[in-house]
Amino acid sequence: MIEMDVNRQARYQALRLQRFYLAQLIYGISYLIIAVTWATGSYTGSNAMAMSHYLLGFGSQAVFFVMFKTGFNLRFKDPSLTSAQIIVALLLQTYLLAFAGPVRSTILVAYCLILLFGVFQLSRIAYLAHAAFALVCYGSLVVINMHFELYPQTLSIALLEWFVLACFMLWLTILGSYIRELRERLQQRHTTLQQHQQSLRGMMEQLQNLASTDTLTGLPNRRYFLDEVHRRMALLGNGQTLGLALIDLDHFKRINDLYGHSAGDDVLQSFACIARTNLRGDDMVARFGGEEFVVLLGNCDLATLQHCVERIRMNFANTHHPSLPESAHCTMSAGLCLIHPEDSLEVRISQADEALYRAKAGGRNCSRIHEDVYA
Ligand SMILES: Nc1nc2c(ncn2[C@@H]2O[C@H](COP(=O)(O)OP(=O)(O)OP(=O)(O)O)[C@@H](O)[C@H]2O)c(=O)[nH]1
Repeated sequence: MIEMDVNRQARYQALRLQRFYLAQLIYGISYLIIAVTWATGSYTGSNAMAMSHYLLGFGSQAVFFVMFKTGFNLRFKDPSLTSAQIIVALLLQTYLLAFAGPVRSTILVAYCLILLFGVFQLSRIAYLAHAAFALVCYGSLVVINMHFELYPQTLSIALLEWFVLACFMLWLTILGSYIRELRERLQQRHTTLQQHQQSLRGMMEQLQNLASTDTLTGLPNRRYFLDEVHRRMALLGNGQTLGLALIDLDHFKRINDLYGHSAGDDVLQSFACIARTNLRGDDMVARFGGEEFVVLLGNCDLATLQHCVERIRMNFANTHHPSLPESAHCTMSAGLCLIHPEDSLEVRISQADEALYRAKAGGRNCSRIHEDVYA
């Protein structure tokens, strides 16, 4: 959870830096404009003033850069520092306009470019406040110019420019609201989609569980068991073997006939429980079908397999089943064999079945080993 938060934070921080670099493009353009206006003699300030634009630009942006790089920006309510970046840019833009000479009206559009950066981050009210601040900046510049007669411009032209700028700002505000609404809607859809995905994942898990589990005993079913054996066979090293035991409850039909189907179900559940508790964590017991079960032991020899199956057999034979009378005893028979990495599983299962048949024929309540070259 904490790691996820750290990752998300790093991603957001990278995005903030990207947006900062994008803003530097506008600064680059303005540096170029200053150089061109200065070189063509349109710049109305002194050389020192022309230099001061660069110093202020680089200085202010260096501060923002260090804040992002050191994570100092995270201490603020809005870590993207959008408002601060826009205000600094608006002030620098106004300062540039003061000396831009005849190209001033063309550079006015930069106010709108600067405000564009707030479209995603600022609320509608904050956005309006920043647009108003831009208009106040430019209005103040016009008033100062008029008062000190620094720039040859009639009041009507100045007011017209201010009005056009205000119209653009208004349009930007409307566009900003629209984009923000779209973004919020998209975010909402994204959240809903994630919730759907999560519940789908949960349902898939449930379905997979249902498809691989026997509902009566809660044990893995035949299909899951076969998949699992194949998977484990593929992982077997040279000379390693898996232990396989095919188990069948003795005279189970009789239990059903004598005590009812539900008593038979209880016995099946009871066997499942006994088998499970007598196996180690990575061993496996599955319901193979009907009253037939199968046990799989990871990397074991015949002695271990036999020992384990005998333990289950004895426990089962000594268990009293509450749904059966005191005198009734249930037993099981088992056929055992080993599985080698290169074996055919079908062949091994039929060999275990053959051994099971011998156990039944030999009087039941016992286990027999399939004897072949391996075993
Ligand atoms: N109660 C219950 N009985 C089941 C279930 N699945 C299979 N059976 C019964 O298990 C019995 C199996 O009988 P048989 O195949 O004749 O074998 P058996 O009576 O155990 O005799 P042996 O295997 O020769 O010892 C049948 O009567 C099936 O109806 C189940 O889920 N619940």
